[in-house]
Amino acid sequence: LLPILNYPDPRLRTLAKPVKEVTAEIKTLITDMIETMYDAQGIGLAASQVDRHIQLIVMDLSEDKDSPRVFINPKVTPLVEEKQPYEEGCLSVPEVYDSVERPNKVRIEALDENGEKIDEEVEGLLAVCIQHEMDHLNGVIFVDYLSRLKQTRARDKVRKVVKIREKQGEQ
Ligand SMILES: O=C(O)C[C@@H](Cc1ccccc1)[C@H](O)SCc1ccccc1
Ligand SMILES: [Zn+2]
Repeated sequence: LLPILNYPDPRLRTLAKPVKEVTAEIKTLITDMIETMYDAQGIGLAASQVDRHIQLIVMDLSEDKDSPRVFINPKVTPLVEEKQPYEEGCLSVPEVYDSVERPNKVRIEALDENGEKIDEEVEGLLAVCIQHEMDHLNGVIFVDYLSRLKQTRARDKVRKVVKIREKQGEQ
């Protein structure tokens, strides 16, 4: 399992670089990220969150958690002007949930783990999730869209949750 960086860790603000070649090392990272995402009960994970600053996202929105998707060097283009709210969470901001508005339909252009082209129009949770993950690759965290007060509360909450998890880990 890979350690997930917690907000407000400044490393989460690093801009991810494009992947030049899908090496064996990157394939291992993809496997490790998918395992880490499932363990953390996430439906998406960006490489930035595990302190690897390359343009790589893994996602799995399936019921049985058995169909992971890999997006390398992704480019997301909104297909509608209208934005819709969604109650977002983030594995780097544990136990904090709040409403974020995003375009509900986007185009995803990327490469998959075999270097094959992906070019899809998606909507709903998949569109929300890919935009949330793209933000991570650009050093943006969903709490950035909230009020300063909510950002302060989020920082306090993460500090508390991490302390409890560290205590549990020690027992
Ligand atoms: O990038 C992450 O931290 C994983 C995110 C992905 C996500 C955020 C907002 C909306 C959808 C997906 C989540 O922690 S995964 C946990 C989760 C699961 C279902 C719905 C919302 C959040
Ligand atoms: Zn996140």
